[in-house]
Amino acid sequence: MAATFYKYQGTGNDFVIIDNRALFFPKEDNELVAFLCHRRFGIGADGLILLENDDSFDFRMVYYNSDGKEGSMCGNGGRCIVAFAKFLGIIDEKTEFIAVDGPHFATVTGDVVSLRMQDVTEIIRKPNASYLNTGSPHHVQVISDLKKCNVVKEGSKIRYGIYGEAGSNINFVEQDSEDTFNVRTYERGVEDETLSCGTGVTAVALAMHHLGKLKGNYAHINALGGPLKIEFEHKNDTYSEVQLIGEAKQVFKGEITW
Ligand SMILES: N[C@@H](CCC[C@H](N)C(=O)O)C(=O)O
Repeated sequence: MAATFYKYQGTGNDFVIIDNRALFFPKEDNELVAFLCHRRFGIGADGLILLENDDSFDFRMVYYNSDGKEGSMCGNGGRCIVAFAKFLGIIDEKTEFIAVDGPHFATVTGDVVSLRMQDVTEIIRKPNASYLNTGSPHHVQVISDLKKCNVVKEGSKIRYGIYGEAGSNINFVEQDSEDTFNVRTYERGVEDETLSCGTGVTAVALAMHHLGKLKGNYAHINALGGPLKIEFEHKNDTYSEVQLIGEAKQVFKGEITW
């Protein structure tokens, strides 16, 4: 079988994206997905995304982590598939699509995609950390020397030690200024540090607001792969109108056989 694929990246979180509107892709084949994402034997990516038709929305996003298993919501992947839908001519500047965690509204301006994330109604305080779900589960831990942090070692210890097999994504954060935070993330399903995690930086912004470290209703986040901005509203213990904003770019197109 041969398929055309596209490679996209959003602040260095990279994805193989396939137009599966003709439903040709063998979706249950987790080994194939892991092979396509493999950085030595395959194309190489943090995840694989299928774009499919949907009766009620502009399109459907189906997301797999690089381990080959279907994942929970991917914020950077969501921004990338919106850019891909625009490239295919399915959408113009605005879209509403459906993903595993429900509908998402998004806008595209040049290379910048602004993606509306799910409302967050619960943030759990843990010793030295917060836990919340922004479409994917996230542990947010404030630390003082982010550069020196061994994210893979410490992240996997928390991911398996506290959250067990179901796991969580683990974010380490250091405040840079009043509204700016530096973030590094250990991603579940990749089981490694990635250059950026969209649902993760969203979780960081909301957790920092919840802890009183962020006073306003927006945050600039420096991920290893580049800058992102999070905007939100906060009323009656609910975070709503949450926007994840940043660049999403097509890197190349190719054909792969298996
Ligand atoms: N890179 C993603 C997060 C993807 C989901 C995650 N790895 C999981 O299934 O737990 C993002 O940008 O949000």
